[in-house]
Amino acid sequence: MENFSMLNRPRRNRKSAVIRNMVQENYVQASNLIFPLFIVDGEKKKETIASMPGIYRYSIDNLLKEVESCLNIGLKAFDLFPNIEEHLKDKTASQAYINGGLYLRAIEAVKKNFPEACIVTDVAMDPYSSDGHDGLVSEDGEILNDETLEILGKMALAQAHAGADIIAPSDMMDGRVGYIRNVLDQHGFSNVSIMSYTAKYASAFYGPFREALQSAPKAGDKKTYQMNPANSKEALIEAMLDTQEGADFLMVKPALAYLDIIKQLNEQFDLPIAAYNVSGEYAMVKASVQNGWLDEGRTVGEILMGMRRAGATAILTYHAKEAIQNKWI
Ligand SMILES: NCC(=O)CCC(=O)O
Ligand SMILES: [Mg+2]
Repeated sequence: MENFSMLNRPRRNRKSAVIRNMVQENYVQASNLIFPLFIVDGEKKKETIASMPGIYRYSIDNLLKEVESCLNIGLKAFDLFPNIEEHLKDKTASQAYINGGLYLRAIEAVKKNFPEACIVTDVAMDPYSSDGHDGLVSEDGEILNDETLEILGKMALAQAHAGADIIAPSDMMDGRVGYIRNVLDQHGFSNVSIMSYTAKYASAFYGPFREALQSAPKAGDKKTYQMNPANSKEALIEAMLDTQEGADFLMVKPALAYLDIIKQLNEQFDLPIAAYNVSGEYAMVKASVQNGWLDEGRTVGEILMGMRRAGATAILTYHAKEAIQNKWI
């Protein structure tokens, strides 16, 4: 071995913590994270969700306490989702935009008490729809695109009035980003941002979320509007359209099985990319941790880092609060 010389020894850059830190390329910071929060009507409620240990449905009074405790640890962006009582659901999702609706009251309460909080709001019909679909369902079961846009526009406008900072259409109807942008601009909300669910796949990983909101489709599936997990070219078309229609962020959802999509969109488009680390991804980690099979902190840190490395700027994740609290990032 005496005359053996190896020019390249990558291990030299791993030999001490100082050097490892010096060459570290990516970081996950609290400022990258958006924390989804579930809301339920009533008072003093903090309901557990069986498939999402550590995540709750809050009544507005408790929601405010939760937001405050997040703000105190530097978690400042929230995505709100409502659990609507079954008897209030209808074909046109009217609870989404009528005066005094649960969701609008929640947005107003958070913004009034914590103007510094950044509120992302969800635009899609499913939590309020008696059909459990993101769009309007025709008599023969078709999800109607253009008729839905009008409802989405009303939802977005009501949310902007209530104080939303970022409107996030999650419905996958064609043309909705441009439609919503136009409605917002016409009503003086040109500063309200749009985070488009650009590439939202028809995924099994949304199961626990549908339990949280009790919003599963009553009939059929979402394959005529959400994307086929086998495809990546469609994601590029969606991203091009959303960019042209005025989106401020392009989101990929789910995240873990779609890191290649995050990477492609980040390389080919100049808008910031958001990744949605969805409920099923959260549930997988929690179940393993409960069985003692995975180290939660290291696992969560590595998952979030993978999304950052792939190119996500913002990460919507149910792990957000615990990750900051426990210094997993
Ligand atoms: N529009 C938001 C979602 O569908 C979230 C899905 C999840 O967390 O599984
Ligand atoms: Mg689209």
